[in-house]
Amino acid sequence: LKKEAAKAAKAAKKAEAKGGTPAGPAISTEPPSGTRDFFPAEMRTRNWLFAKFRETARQLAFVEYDAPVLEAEQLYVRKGGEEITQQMYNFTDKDGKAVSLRPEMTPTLARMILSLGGKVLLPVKWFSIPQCWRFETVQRGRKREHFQWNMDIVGEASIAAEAELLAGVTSFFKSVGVTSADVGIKVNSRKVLAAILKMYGIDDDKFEAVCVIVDKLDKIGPDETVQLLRDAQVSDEAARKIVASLSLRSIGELQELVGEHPVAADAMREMKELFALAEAYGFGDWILFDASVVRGLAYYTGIVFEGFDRKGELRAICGGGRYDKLLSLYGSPTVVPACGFGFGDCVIMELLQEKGLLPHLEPEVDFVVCPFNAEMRLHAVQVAATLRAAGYAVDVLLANKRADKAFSYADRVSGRRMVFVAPDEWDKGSVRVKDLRLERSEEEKLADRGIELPVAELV
Ligand SMILES: CC(=O)Nc1cnc2ccccc2c1
Repeated sequence: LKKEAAKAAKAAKKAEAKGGTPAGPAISTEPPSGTRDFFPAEMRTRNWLFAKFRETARQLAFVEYDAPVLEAEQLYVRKGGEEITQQMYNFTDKDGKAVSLRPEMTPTLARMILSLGGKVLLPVKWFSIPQCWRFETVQRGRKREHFQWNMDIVGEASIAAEAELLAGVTSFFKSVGVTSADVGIKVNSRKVLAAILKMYGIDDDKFEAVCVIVDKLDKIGPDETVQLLRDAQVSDEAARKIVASLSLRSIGELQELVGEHPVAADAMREMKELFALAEAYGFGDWILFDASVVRGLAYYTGIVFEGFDRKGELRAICGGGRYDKLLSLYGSPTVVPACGFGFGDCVIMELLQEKGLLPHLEPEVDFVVCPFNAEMRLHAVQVAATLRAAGYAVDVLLANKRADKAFSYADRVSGRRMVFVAPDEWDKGSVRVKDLRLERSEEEKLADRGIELPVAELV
């Protein structure tokens, strides 16, 4: 009993310290594990980043779509064994429905296109910036949500579509001051893997599992990768050939390894065309062939790519590729070619921070209106309404404050000009305006009487 009492006393003391009542602790003020609050300063930065995403999408004539964060779980059930489908933030809702917070946006896009049936004119170029979720174990300490800019082209089978996507990625980077010296984009084609599997008589239905396995290469090394391929019923010789193909450094070497195979030849031709288009777009110095890039999503069928920081300190910045079979998987009566990329909001922020490319963003308040006293509030709000109707951002002091307190408030909200509404000036139809952006000392600010203006001249 004594022990229990001591424990309860300790908990009550701890709760007291946290401002809770002895009865129990105050609510936790932290967001759920693995998730983020966006306070105003962080929200300004996020809005700045998303505005850059939207500006790039606009320039490439993409249109924005959105959908519920909640989807039927079955939308993500794939046999490829990908991490993303094994970490679903899924649950059974009160109707007994198996649902999940979306771990990615591409399946939702496919569902929406399918819902339009034959009514949608292809190709479509759609983008969205959805919050995506995963139920990550707390031990791994990774985040459970992020916002991921998605750009997809549905209905175009040629490499022109992938070139447009890469144009989008590179023009976004340029728009935030990232150069091709900071970041590169590795490009590969899964058709090479498909050719090797065919060369060794490995059944197509192993393709997705093989892709998910070889995507682990740089984490688990070649031997472990060969072993995993063997476990997936791939012959030892084929497994070694697959792993060897991932370390090729040029399209020429690829030619030697698998060149004569028609599927591989197709892959080579496409990649050469992609590199020629890249030069024509002016982003040739951003992309490089890298046979080890496979990406972890099972549904990619052709070109795959990923943006990386050339210093090699960060995780992949963005990634994408062609997924020509996904709409068929969801029941499309015809094959609908598609390709797209995802661009998370976290790694890019680390990169921009490190490169000193994040802008310093302040709230924008054009006027802070300060009533001289309670009686003047009626006139002060009239002035504020006039200025707001003219499109200005106006903050009216909610409590009557002395001038020096009003100034410190105006500083805090980054006001540009202070408008004092006082009896003497008001009797003459005027107010007193002070510019707060002039570089002056505190006492100069206080001494400065500002200028007297008729209200009509303010707007
Ligand atoms: C770097 C990072 O935070 N990645 C991240 C964070 N949250 C996710 C949530 C769902 C799917 C992928 C995710 C990926």
